[in-house]
Amino acid sequence: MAPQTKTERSWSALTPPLSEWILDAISAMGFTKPTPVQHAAIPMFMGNKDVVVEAVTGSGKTLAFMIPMVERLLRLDAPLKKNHVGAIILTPTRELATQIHTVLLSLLKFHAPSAAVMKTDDEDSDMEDADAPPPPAFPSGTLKVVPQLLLGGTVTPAQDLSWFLKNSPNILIGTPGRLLELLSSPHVHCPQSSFDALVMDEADRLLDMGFKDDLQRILSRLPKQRRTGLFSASVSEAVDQLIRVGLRNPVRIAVKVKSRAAPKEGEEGVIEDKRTPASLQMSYLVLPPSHKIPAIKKLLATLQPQPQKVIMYLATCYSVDYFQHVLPEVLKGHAIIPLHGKHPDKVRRKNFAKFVDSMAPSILLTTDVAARGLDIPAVDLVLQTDPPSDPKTFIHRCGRAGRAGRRGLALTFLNPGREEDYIEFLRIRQTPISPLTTPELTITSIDADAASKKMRTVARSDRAIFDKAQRGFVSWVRAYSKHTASSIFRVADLDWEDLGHAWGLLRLPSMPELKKFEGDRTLGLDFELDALAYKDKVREKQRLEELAEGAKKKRFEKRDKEKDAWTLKKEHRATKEVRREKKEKKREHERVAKMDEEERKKEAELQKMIAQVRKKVVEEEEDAFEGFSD
Ligand SMILES: Nc1ncnc2c1ncn2[C@@H]1O[C@H](COP(=O)(O)OP(=O)(O)OP(=O)(O)O)[C@@H](O)[C@H]1O
Repeated sequence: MAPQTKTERSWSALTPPLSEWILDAISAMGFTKPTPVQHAAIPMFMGNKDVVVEAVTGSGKTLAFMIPMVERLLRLDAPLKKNHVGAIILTPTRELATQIHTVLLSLLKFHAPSAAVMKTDDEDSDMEDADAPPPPAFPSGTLKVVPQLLLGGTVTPAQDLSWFLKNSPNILIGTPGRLLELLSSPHVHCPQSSFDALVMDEADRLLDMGFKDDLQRILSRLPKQRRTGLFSASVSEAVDQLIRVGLRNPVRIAVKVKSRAAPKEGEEGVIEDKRTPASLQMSYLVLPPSHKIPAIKKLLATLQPQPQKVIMYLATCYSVDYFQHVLPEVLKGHAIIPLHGKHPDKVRRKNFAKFVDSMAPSILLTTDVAARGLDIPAVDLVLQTDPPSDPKTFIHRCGRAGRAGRRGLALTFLNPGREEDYIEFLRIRQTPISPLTTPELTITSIDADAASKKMRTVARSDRAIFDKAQRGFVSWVRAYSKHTASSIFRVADLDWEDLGHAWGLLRLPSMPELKKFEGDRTLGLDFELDALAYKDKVREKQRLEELAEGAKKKRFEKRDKEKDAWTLKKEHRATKEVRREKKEKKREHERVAKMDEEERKKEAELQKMIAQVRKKVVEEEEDAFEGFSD
């Protein structure tokens, strides 16, 4: 596509022209002109084109697919048949699906027939509005858009189906698992005559292995002749996978940012493509692990204006579970709000809403579950204590700040040494980051010790936090070992003792990765683990019982061991005795046998002698007889 200049962009100049009510809606939202991605993608997706759209985070991709989808459904000759679906929007997370659903509802408020359906649905679920005037009636056959949000964890699949059958929605928005459940019902129809478009938001994430099976099953339930739109800030990473989604000759739309690279000495900086928004400052700090949290503390205190909404990314859910307890001690002044994928759905929704609605300075302490798509305009700072395992995620994490032209800072921490190669690694991926120079942060070992001490004090106050620290640390090491850029992030290079201090650990956990570690596992602390109690009384009682039980068991084991030794000795003696007896018996037997032999010989000799004597006597007798007969 020919590059467009800013002055050429206007909503009314888009072709085909947008409906009046859409123009009213976007004007009411305060969007005076389309963003470059909207300008390029809306006409294409309104036509019969499949599109693959890559544009930086916060550049307005949601409306770029939503406006064409809605426009097309409202331009049909007649409404879809009951229980027929016209369009599907797939997203990788519940939060993102919810956000897209909210954007769609706010758009549809301007479309009277669709708004009337939404109103009726509201009244069904909230009887307090019984006095409100009834929504205007529209003649049957009026085209309208009825969306349904499908998320795991909120309502049951049966409830989803029941809502579907009652309201016959024509746009479904959801995460793959729950969407598949609904599509698997024989009552839900997506025939070629009805189904128009599939949009995959954060498409490269949806094409990851984790979603592969569900995605394949969803696609098998959709007609092959359809329009498909893939949207993401990093969709080009998944280009090899596009064939799997059955795109037909897609139009590729890439909206990049031109920026002047940092000039080398004596040179003028060259203009280069960037995959991150111009309004987002992408910076890094190289610090040893134990200096990172003190640096965050100083940064939050020094940055002007003070950051109000901060997102801090950690590698694992268990790390969040731990740091949510210790960070409030160190980063006073900001409320810490945890959010991760292992939270029950209720907690996940409550905490997310708490962060979005918070009027006080707050930090969303989270994992990559909140890396993509979330549009919280007030986020002005993103912190990454470590880069993400998957480099694709890097720009998405950073892109939670500096959205839609607002200023934002994304700061990434790197360990000294090999991790510094990550800077060049990112530059090659058109994601340049530069050292943070303002504000200038000087961190000393005194700051690091103070932070460790504060975290340890919290861990010493409750054994549950000690447990979380150990589990969190182990999970972090596992995540570190799984970095895609494995030549940069090597477990073998980690400074274990410094990491122990950085985490405020009371000791280094036993783990295979530490097998060859010859340093100080106690981290120089005088700490008696058995004396560390749970704050929770029931749990502590149980622990003490188990401890006593354990001691008893140990005693028994010792006694059994001693007993065993004695029994063994006895058995040994008995065996010896048996053997000795056997030997004696054998000897006796041989002796008797020998005796018998001698007896037999003697007997035989005797018999022989008797026979000889007898013969002699007979001979003598004969002689006598002869003499007598004469
Ligand atoms: N034409 C416009 N003019 C000004 N702001 C707009 C316009 N279109 C959308 N926005 C706003 O820009 C912000 C970012 O939009 P959106 O969430 O769609 O970005 P995105 O490109 O999908 O980002 P990500 O890649 O992070 O998902 C939103 O707050 C939205 O209201």
